[in-house]
Amino acid sequence: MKQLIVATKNAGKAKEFQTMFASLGIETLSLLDLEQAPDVEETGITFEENAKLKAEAIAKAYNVPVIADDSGLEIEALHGEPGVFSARYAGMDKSDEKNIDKVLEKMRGVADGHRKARFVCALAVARPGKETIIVEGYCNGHIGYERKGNNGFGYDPIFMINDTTSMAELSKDEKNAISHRRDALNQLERQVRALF
Ligand SMILES: O=c1nc[nH]c2c1ncn2[C@H]1C[C@H](O)[C@@H](COP(=O)(O)OP(=O)(O)OP(=O)(O)O)O1
Ligand SMILES: [Mg+2]
Repeated sequence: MKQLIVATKNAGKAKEFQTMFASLGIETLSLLDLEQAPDVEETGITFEENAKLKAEAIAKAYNVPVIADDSGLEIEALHGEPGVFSARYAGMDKSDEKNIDKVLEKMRGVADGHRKARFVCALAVARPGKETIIVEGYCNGHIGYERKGNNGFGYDPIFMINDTTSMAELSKDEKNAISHRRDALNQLERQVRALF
């Protein structure tokens, strides 16, 4: 069985990777499946730096190839916020609910047409003794005025992919077909296959 460790403690991400990699015939394990996986501090100032930090730390700890995802939301009217701080936007306790409340509050009064946003996903593949590969993927949309939909995770309920539909209203397969994570993974497919 082909197996790959995904260096994430986010259950939403882990599930999406599990599904996307299954179609490549690869089984994924996340850090939620591994006992005592180290916490890696995200000290980088870009998504790419943080993805690299996470992938390399876990590849070193287990001495196997590892893929890591650092992702987030960039809002044009907020000059790219929350950006690399997406997970800790409303504080270090990491609450999707509080993060969404903070975005909605900051976007209050911002008019239609000025609410453009994108999801960004940096993926890093670290291999013991080799150079780390890094790519970045995107998904464009805009910020809604209230929550919509119950699927997905993170900022999905306020991320509108068109005028009527939020990311959280898509099925798993629909999201995985258009997401920033898909865009990034598409760029890596050849290198990921070459791992096995
Ligand atoms: O598809 C997505 N749909 C909605 N929200 C999303 C998505 N992708 C990332 N996001 C948000 C969630 C979190 O607020 C931040 C990621 O932060 P990020 O540090 O990469 O992940 P994390 O700390 O949750 O888990 P980990 O570092 O263990 O992979 O961006
Ligand atoms: Mg994180």
